[in-house]
Amino acid sequence: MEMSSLLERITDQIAPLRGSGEVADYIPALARADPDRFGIAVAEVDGGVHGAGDWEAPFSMQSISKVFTLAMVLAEGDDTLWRRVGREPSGNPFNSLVQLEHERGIPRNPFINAGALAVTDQLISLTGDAVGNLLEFLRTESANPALPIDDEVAISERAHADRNLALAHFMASYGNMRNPVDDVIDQYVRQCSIAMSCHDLAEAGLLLARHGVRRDGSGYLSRSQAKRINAIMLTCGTYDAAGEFAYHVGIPGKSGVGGGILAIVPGRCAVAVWSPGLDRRGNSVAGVAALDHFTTLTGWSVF
Ligand SMILES: NC(=O)CC[C@H](N)C(=O)O
Repeated sequence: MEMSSLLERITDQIAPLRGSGEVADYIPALARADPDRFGIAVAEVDGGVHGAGDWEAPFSMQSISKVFTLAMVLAEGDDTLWRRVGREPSGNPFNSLVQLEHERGIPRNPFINAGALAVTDQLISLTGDAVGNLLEFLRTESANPALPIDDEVAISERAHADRNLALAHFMASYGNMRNPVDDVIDQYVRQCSIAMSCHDLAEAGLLLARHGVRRDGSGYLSRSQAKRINAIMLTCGTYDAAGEFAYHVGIPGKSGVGGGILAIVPGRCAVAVWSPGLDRRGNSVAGVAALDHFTTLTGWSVF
């Protein structure tokens, strides 16, 4: 089946799920998203790009940004990150505090909030303007020089950041924070507020489908680094639902509470889906279902 028809078919298949789940409301600016919306885009390593539904509509990338900040730290050749962040699935909600005390301020992995805060902290130390560099990187890789930071979302999240402030201060109390907590939170909420469409995300995600090679053909990550990021996406990218996601979808994926999910078929393509209604683990209901259909219909999987 042609890719475009396949995506249209998936859009029809998930239609009954539009509007299911709950839109994230702990960040007030996200609560206004329309839960009926759905988009899907596929960017293939040979250059083909296809989409269906609202695939050109921008939304808040939220935790999908964690994939790219991790890539940027590793691309700097800085493996010291792994002294302060683990690589195991957490089995806990993305913003949980409890595990952090048991494990003495070392977050389980870079894709839960605590781990991502440590990554952002490290990126600030390495590059100064972490979010500025991230935005430039995403603009280049998505070939969309107009990608914006949605200031309304950033301000809204900053004003309701008590949980993330608590995580960052807690890590600081264990000596696992190098920059002032307020600076790290400022950068973190801005990175989460970058607005991208499924089209933009699939294009940017090609970095991982191409084993670390950038849009212009230059090497960014080694093959092994790209493999490792994909591995962490598979095991930790959908939080305490990562097992279910691997079981049903079978490819690496990273979700965000804006309702987006970026998934990678290494060597083939990057797939981005978006629908704002979330399940109780914070993953898009229609988005997960669409990826399940996608890997079923294509037969593509890492297994
Ligand atoms: N899972 C997410 O997308 C969480 C990101 C959100 N900005 C937060 O820190 O709570």
